[in-house]
Amino acid sequence: MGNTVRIEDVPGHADYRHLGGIAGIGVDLRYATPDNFVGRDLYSPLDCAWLHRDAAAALERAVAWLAERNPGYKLLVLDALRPQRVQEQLWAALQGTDLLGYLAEPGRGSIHSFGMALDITILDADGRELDMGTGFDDLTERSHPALEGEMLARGELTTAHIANRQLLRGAMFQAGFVGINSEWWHFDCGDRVLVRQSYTRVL
Ligand SMILES: C[C@@H](N)C(=O)N[C@H](C)C(=O)O
Ligand SMILES: [Zn+2]
Repeated sequence: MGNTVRIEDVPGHADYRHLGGIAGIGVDLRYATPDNFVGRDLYSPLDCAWLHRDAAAALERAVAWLAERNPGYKLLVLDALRPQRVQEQLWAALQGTDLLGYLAEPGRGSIHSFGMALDITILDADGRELDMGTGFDDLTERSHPALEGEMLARGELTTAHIANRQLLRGAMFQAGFVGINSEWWHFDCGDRVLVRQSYTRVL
């Protein structure tokens, strides 16, 4: 599996930064609550509010970009460092469904498990999530960035939904993140092949 570190050993490790030390973001880790597709808190008692320092620096660039364009708007982190053991639980929860395509197969590894991916959205000046056309982890075609044109034509998304997603992508892409075709909320920091080859997986 390459280099590994246990999540219990992440605090105090020089390669990781706590989300609490990143100014200008909101944090609502949905897998640390029952508000996720498994329906229970998968993180407690672990503190999973961490990122690899490279992803943390990129997130700070996204924060600065958004603050300049839309003062009052704020990035809300929905998931960050997801230990391998939790990725395995998510994978198990979707067995027997046709939804496994929405998850990284645990053997290959989720980029979240390297602290190098974020699930993220935007809050408006009143602290409300911008309407992206679906919620987080809506595992349907309406969440697919690659199908936005088609969804718009079918009346499944509006131009306002797409504009909100484009704002999120604008902030994240210029900071060095890369999106995926099926989830508007998910961004990998840099090249995912390189991450799997050269970063440490958090167990
Ligand atoms: C399940 C979803 N929130 C997610 O993060 N999916 C990506 C592809 C992953 O499992 O790494
Ligand atoms: Zn994700």
